[in-house]
Amino acid sequence: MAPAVLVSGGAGYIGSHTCKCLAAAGFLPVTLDNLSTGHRWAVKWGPLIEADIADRAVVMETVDRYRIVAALHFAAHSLVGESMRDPLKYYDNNVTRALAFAAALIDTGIDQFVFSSTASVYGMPVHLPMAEDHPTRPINPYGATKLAFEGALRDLQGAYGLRHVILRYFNAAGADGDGEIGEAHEPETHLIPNMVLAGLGAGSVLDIFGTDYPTPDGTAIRDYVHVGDLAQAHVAALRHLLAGGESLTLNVGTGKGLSVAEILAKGAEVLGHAVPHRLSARRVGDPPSLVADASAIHRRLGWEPRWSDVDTIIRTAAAWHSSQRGAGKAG
Ligand SMILES: NC(=O)c1ccc[n+]([C@@H]2O[C@H](COP(=O)([O-])OP(=O)(O)OC[C@H]3O[C@@H](n4cnc5c(N)ncnc54)[C@H](O)[C@@H]3O)[C@@H](O)[C@H]2O)c1
Ligand SMILES: O=c1ccn([C@@H]2O[C@H](COP(=O)(O)OP(=O)(O)O[C@H]3O[C@H](CO)[C@H](O)[C@H](O)[C@H]3O)[C@@H](O)[C@H]2O)c(=O)[nH]1
Repeated sequence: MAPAVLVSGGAGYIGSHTCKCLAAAGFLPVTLDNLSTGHRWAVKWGPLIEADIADRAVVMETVDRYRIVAALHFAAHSLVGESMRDPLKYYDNNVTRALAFAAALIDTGIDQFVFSSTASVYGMPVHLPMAEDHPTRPINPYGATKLAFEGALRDLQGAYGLRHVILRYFNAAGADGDGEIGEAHEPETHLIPNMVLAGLGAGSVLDIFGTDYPTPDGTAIRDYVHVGDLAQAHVAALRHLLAGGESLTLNVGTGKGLSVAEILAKGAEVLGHAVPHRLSARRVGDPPSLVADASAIHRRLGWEPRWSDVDTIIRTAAAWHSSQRGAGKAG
């Protein structure tokens, strides 16, 4: 029987791609999701338990029913701008509820846990690229809540032996290469899907948030990693824990930064025509540049990005959004 793993947030963008990858690797992904931003249609590779992560009885019963061996925790709120406007929503879900989830798991005897953290824990770059020992001084509540939970995990390991891998993703983008799932946030706030939607005529004109950053072309720089590569990083992290490996904190990125203007130019190339856009003010809470030093994940887990070149990212995102036009899912 395939070993079962509990995937909180498995109906979301990164969680659903990881479920596909987990199933291909011989695991049964059991999704726990309240569908606040996720989708029932995205849960295709295992059962969906529709509940909140803070529902202790459901967590305990699910672990027992499926003989769960480890948990992957994606469920969170994750928009920088929204976190500036409504920090309580972020502390409640990303810290309070996440702790209730971890407490229930610990009580069932689960001692292996993979956590979706973020490059937002670093804050303003002191130097680039950023390795895991870069100072962590988040400049928005989203990053602060993720850093708080990272700290809690280290304490939970010390007291209750909860071994964990903290994956600090840089910018997830792209879609499943087979077109089975993709990014479908409502509203969509991320650059690549917004650019693709604007290019397909299915969204509004793309806003370029900030043209006065201290970067070569004045627009903000990010490290975009394909969601399929991120999914593979989770399988590698899970295998590391199941083999008895120690707790780790690892960046997941490519080490290559691209500016918003560069993404826009690539988008025009891949789509075959210019993308309608307008220059806008900076978005509150956005740092100028985030680029990973991803050497540790290569060293510790043997992980290498395979699909994270910008062409593949934009091409798979565009294929997904084109397929959804009129299908009533994304767009
Ligand atoms: N998208 C990125 O670029 C990015 C970058 C770094 C880190 N992350 C982190 O990765 C994780 C997944 O991000 P995503 O882009 O797939 O987001 P998403 O919104 O698509 O997925 C989150 C999922 O969690 C579920 N959820 C949220 N709160 C819940 C709760 N209390 N109980 C049960 N289910 C709940 C939602 O319904 C959704 O299905 C998040 O933890 C996010 O902070 C994302
Ligand atoms: O329509 C848009 C959307 C975004 N941007 C710009 O593009 C860059 C990337 O923005 P995204 O919204 O795509 O991603 P963020 O960098 O804000 O955040 C993402 O990556 C972070 C880690 O780097 C976090 O973890 C977070 O969860 C995740 O949403 C930013 O400079 C943003 O200002 C635009 O110019 N126009």
